[in-house]
Amino acid sequence: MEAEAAVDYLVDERSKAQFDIDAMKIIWAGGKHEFEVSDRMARLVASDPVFRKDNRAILDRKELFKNTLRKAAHAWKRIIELRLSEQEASKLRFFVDEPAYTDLHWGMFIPVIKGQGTEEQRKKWLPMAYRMQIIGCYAQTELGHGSNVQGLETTATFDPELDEFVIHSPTLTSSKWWPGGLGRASTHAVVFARLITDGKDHGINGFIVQLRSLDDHLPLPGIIIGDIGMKFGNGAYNTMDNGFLRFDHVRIPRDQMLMRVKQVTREGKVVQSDVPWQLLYGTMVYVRQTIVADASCALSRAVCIATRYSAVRRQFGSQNGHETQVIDYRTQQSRLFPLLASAYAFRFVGEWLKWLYMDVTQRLQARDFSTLPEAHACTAGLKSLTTSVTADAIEECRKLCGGHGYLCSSGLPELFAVYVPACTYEGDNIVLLLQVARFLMKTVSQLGSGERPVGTTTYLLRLEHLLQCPCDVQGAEDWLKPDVVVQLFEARSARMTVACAKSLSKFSKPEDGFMDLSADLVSVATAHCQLIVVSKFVEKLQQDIPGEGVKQQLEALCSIYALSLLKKHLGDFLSTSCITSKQASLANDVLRSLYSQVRPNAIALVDAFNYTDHFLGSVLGRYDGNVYPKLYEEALKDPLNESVVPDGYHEYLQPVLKQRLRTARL
Ligand SMILES: CCCCCCCCCCCCCCCCCCCC(=O)SCCNC(=O)CCNC(=O)[C@H](O)C(C)(C)COP(=O)(O)OP(=O)(O)OC[C@H]1O[C@@H](n2cnc3c(N)ncnc32)[C@H](O)[C@@H]1OP(=O)(O)O
Ligand SMILES: Cc1cc2nc3c(=O)[nH]c(=O)nc-3n(C[C@H](O)[C@H](O)[C@H](O)COP(=O)(O)OP(=O)(O)OC[C@H]3O[C@@H](n4cnc5c(N)ncnc54)[C@H](O)[C@@H]3O)c2cc1C
Repeated sequence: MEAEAAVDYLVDERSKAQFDIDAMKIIWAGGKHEFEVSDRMARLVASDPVFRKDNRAILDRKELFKNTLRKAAHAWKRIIELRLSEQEASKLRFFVDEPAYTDLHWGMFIPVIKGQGTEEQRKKWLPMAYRMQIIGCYAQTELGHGSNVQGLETTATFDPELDEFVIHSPTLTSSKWWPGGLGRASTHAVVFARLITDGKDHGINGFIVQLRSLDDHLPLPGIIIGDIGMKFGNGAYNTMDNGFLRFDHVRIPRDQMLMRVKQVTREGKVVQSDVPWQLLYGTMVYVRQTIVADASCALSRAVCIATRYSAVRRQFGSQNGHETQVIDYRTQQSRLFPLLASAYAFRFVGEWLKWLYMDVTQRLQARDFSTLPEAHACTAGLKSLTTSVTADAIEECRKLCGGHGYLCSSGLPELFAVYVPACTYEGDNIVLLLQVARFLMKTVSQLGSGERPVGTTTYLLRLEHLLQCPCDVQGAEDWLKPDVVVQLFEARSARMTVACAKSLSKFSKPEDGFMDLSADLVSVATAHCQLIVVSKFVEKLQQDIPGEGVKQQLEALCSIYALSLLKKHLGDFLSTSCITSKQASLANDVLRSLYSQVRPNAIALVDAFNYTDHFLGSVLGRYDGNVYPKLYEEALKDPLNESVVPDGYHEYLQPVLKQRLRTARL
């Protein structure tokens, strides 16, 4: 009975949608072709028993890791058998939904050789890597230094006699520590080390180093290597073999130094090429961009679970003879719908960032380096903003699902555990925001010198206007005007930037100012990044959006995204006099009415993500809403329920119970 009622809730919900859901699916996927590929790969993975993942939380580490190796090998086999394109293979990996050494091989090892190798090096190493005849990882971080890349201690000392580099770990803290895929799987690594020639330190560079034998996988002489141990959560990121690595005077040929940025000649002379040295950090820029694109996936997944469950779950009150669906509580809406809006916002900003990255890559090939600083600031800032919001949002979605959200079968604990390191890897989020702040301070300080801000900082050209313009909101409906909202976010960011720049100028040493004001600088960078997300959402809506009602839904979500940020950061907007308290109160009224507008469409808006039940991995987020019987089913699968009387009863429970009996008789 209850099961049928639960199914009915979602059927009814779906019938209320006021837009063309198929058209929305295509917008979400990024095009018809992308939708078709994604849909096909999702089904392929869901129907293949090797890719089952419901047992991850109960496997021990060794079984878990072996299972990941099995899945990765099976994925590779299917990719070859089905002759999948790069796009299809990458979607397949996405739906397999299990961090593995292959992520680092394809996501960092290959890109670092592509980006920092010479033509000759690319020709030598990439074909082997593409065929997976070698498996590589990205070994940068050490026990003692992660954020401070210039502080790395591993040395690569040139030996001109033998035309080789000697790779060495001089201290405990110079051990490589964290690289994914290093612990067990990789045969090779790109190792970042200090380049030393003729006793002189030339800073950091990448070197291709073989770690394990290609015959028996044993570590090569001088290589001490292993896994760094269990990480947060069961299952989760423990499918990945993050590793440690020490070198004891390991020799590699000179041509295994990646030489696009710096070269070492046969005589040991260091030659700096004419590309900016920051290209050494280029692989991180690439991966940060992919992490932004991925944030909307993790966020939408959590939101899909919480939204469907909120429509199924009833608690208190009365609606047509039933208790109230928890999604109808205003508090639930005010927590859930901004997250739904953020998922769409991050999707569009991720698309735009992909374009920006492609643009900067093409320019670099044509030796135009002018947009590199902006690309660095955008990838760093948006990586930070989107991962922090997503990690917090997954936890909020867990709470939105009440007690059942805490069960592993809700899918949310594992999603949180697997996602949360994204706030740290590929650059700690605070460290990255400080990079954005540095870029903004530099941009503002150069305004007077004729240097024109580009791309996302163009608004700073209108600084004079933004510093004093009043907010154009007279009535509530004005809050729905995109140009009013964008200008408001520009004004807030410009005013905070200038205030910080003024405070900085009071310090005789800029580094002291940066230290003292770092918390404010982080707020400035956040305001700037939020402006980027709002404006990219608005720009998306200026494009042709086909499908009945689709544009209206997206407009509502865009307004929810912007106005919920305004509400959250009201202190910023009021203290910079960007808005009045009356305008703030009108914004709050508008938000409430936008929630009412989204409410009947909520289920369809999450259906548009087109996630299979296999991918969601959540009893609470099931497409059919059949939550309660399935919760029982999952509970009964737990190994604790395998026997009626638990293991340990005779040793530990029975004696206690008996003893209590005797005590009671006394
Ligand atoms: C089966 C088959 C399947 C096939 C499909 C598979 C698909 C796979 C896809 C998977 C995707 C990948 C998933 C990966 C998972 C993630 C794993 C995580 C990996 C890592 O964590 S790797 C290690 C990352 N480490 C960091 O991020 C370190 C952070 N620190 C830094 O970046 C720097 O040290 C920092 C903080 C920038 C400071 O550096 P420093 O040199 O001290 O620089 P300054 O602050 O002094 O700045 C100098 C100058 O340079 C500019 N700058 C800094 N960084 C960059 C940059 N990246 N690009 C361009 N410019 C940069 C900076 O702005 C300054 O400029 P000025 O003009 O002001 O001088
Ligand atoms: C799951 C996972 C996978 C990883 N995979 C890889 C990999 O494949 N390859 C690889 O090379 N590395 C990898 N890493 C390492 C990762 O890149 C680093 O951990 C990350 O860059 C953060 O550096 P850290 O650990 O040195 O943090 P720290 O810099 O020590 O951070 C500690 C604290 O100090 C603060 N802090 C640091 N510097 C500043 C500053 N200047 N101003 C203000 N606050 C500051 C930070 O905000 C943070 O709160 C991985 C890490 C994880 C967790």
